[in-house]
Amino acid sequence: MGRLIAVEGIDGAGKNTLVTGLVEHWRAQGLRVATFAFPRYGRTVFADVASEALHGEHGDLRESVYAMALLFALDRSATAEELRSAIAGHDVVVVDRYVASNAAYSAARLREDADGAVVRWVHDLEFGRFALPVPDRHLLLGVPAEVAMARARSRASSAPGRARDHYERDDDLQVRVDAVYRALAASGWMSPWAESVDQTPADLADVLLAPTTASTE
Ligand SMILES: Nc1ncnc2c1ncn2[C@@H]1O[C@H](COP(=O)(O)OP(=O)(O)OP(=O)(O)O)[C@@H](O)[C@H]1O
Ligand SMILES: Cc1cn([C@H]2C[C@H](O)[C@@H](COP(=O)(O)O)O2)c(=O)[nH]c1=O
Repeated sequence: MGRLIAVEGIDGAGKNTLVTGLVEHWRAQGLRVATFAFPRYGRTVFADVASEALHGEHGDLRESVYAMALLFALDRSATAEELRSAIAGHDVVVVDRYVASNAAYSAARLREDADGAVVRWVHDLEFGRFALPVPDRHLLLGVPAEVAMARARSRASSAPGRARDHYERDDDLQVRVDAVYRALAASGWMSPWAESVDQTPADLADVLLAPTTASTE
């Protein structure tokens, strides 16, 4: 049974870059590693509709915090069997964004705290009703919000087709999401959280696989 590790952080924080490095590092050590990135664009209709809404389609869909969160949750629910089977067949499964993304963005959009109603709703929906696997560890990429936002802006200007979406263009939202993430990490939401600002994959690889005493809330 492998370990499930969720990498979290605001837009442009460097999650994808770090996950790529971690996977390379662990594979070089001979570990069996699987990786998933949520939303699963091009793989589930829920992810694609959410992306389209964040780029201006589907009327006022994106205005509803709960509707957007439900799409992201359904994207994961549609992937649950694949995820469970990956955990059973690998030493490590790394997810680039997971349920905590829904908790952090939804709470920030509603200006709620990490212990507010929408975080409880996300928890009950995704870990309760949808029975998604609970991560053994979370890693928060805690680079300063201004740094992450500058990276997202620069990526958008250099990569055609990677225009910033509605959330990425909202600097105030990004700062609030960052604050909710830090509160989720401080409370050990669902499992122990590690925080990284500028550690390399090699620095983090052992920390993330160290034994933990998981909590459930
Ligand atoms: N440590 C770093 N130093 C400088 N630039 C970085 C670093 N890590 C990532 N970047 C750059 O910042 C941009 C965002 O990185 P990345 O795509 O990994 O972030 P992300 O957190 O996965 O973003 P998103 O959630 O918005 O998809 C990319 O252009 C990437 O090359
Ligand atoms: C998985 C997930 C994502 N979000 C938000 C976070 C981002 O701003 C967008 C799109 O994700 P990407 O990493 O930039 O491609 O959606 C969310 O609110 N809830 C989620 O579960």
